[in-house]
Amino acid sequence: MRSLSLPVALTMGEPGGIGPDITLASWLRRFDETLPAFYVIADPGLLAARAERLKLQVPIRVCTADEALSVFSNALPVVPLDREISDEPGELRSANGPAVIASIDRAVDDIRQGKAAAVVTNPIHKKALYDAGFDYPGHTEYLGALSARFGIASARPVMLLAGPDLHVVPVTVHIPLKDVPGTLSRELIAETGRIVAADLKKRFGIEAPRLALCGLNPHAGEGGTIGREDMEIIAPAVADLRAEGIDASGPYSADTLFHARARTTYDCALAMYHDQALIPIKTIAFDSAVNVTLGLPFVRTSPDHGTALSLAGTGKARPDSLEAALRLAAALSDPHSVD
Ligand SMILES: NC(=O)c1ccc[n+]([C@@H]2O[C@H](COP(=O)([O-])OP(=O)(O)OC[C@H]3O[C@@H](n4cnc5c(N)ncnc54)[C@H](O)[C@@H]3O)[C@@H](O)[C@H]2O)c1
Ligand SMILES: N[C@H](C(=O)O)[C@H](O)COP(=O)(O)O
Repeated sequence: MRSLSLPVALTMGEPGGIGPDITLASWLRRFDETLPAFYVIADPGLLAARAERLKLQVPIRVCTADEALSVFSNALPVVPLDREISDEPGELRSANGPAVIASIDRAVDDIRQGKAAAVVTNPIHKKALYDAGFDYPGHTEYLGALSARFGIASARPVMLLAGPDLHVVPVTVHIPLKDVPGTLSRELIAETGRIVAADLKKRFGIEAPRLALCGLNPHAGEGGTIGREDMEIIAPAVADLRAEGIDASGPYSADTLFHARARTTYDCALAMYHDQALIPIKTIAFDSAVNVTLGLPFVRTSPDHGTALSLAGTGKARPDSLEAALRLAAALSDPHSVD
């Protein structure tokens, strides 16, 4: 992956979470040639304090994004935020909210300015950001809004969870379960399918992506006797996608779409709500799955986990998913290397 001519920009994430921990651990694995060089946009003091608490020998080097490649092999490149962080591992401090957001903004601007190959985001704590006035459901929607800086305001971001044996997309995401039926529409499902098909082809090199759509109701509605959304919303969306030449099928009973043999029949499953997608992927690939935002004018990945506050500063947080996110960001930025 060292073939990348630019470093990956890694955001700070929630300072009280495990983002600093897994960032330090990933840098310590820097001689693994499959990992791209990266820099983290954060408060240098936060990283230094976490390294000391974890007793990790990680030299911290404050530098610019342009210097990151030359620094990476000897020290963790940190592009400093112009805001101090006060942190205690495991503690949420809403005063840190603006700095968490500023790190994301800076990473996107570095992409826009051609200083970074891709953005990888450390986990944020959504409620902490909501309490600090962040009015987006999460990174995915916020990055879509930031895409306007690229002059592509129409970017409609889609959340893909990519694991070694499963790609899955939740059509609806961070909304209460009770609101899912009313949010689902033929148009939303078809639009999501179009974006997924286009990016699986463009970014993942899958020439004719096969999309399998989950039903919403048990047994995909049992012919309309256990709910009507499957027949009246999802099936028409499948028909629309097929009419446009996209290899979509379903709606299928979701409870038999994720076992090993079923997973060989499609390239990406479209689930109707968050946990219908994330339970299977995090069950079979928690340490290797990656959150990829499709539909953006740049590459963004993230570990598939959150802030794991109880693990921050304990040495128990695993960096595997962050490292998988770094590798995939590099691979998607260098399309010739996507396997
Ligand atoms: N991409 C993101 O920024 C992202 C992703 C998921 C959750 N979150 C946020 O994180 C916060 C906590 O969410 P949650 O508790 O649902 O999920 P979580 O992933 O933080 O924790 C779930 C469980 O997995 C464990 N875990 C998580 N990451 C681990 C790692 N790297 N190594 C070892 N164990 C790990 C945790 O200890 C916990 O037991 C919420 O605010 C949520 O919104 C953010
Ligand atoms: N739903 C994702 C997960 O559970 O991993 C995560 O919250 C993604 O949210 P972002 O839009 O902040 O990446």
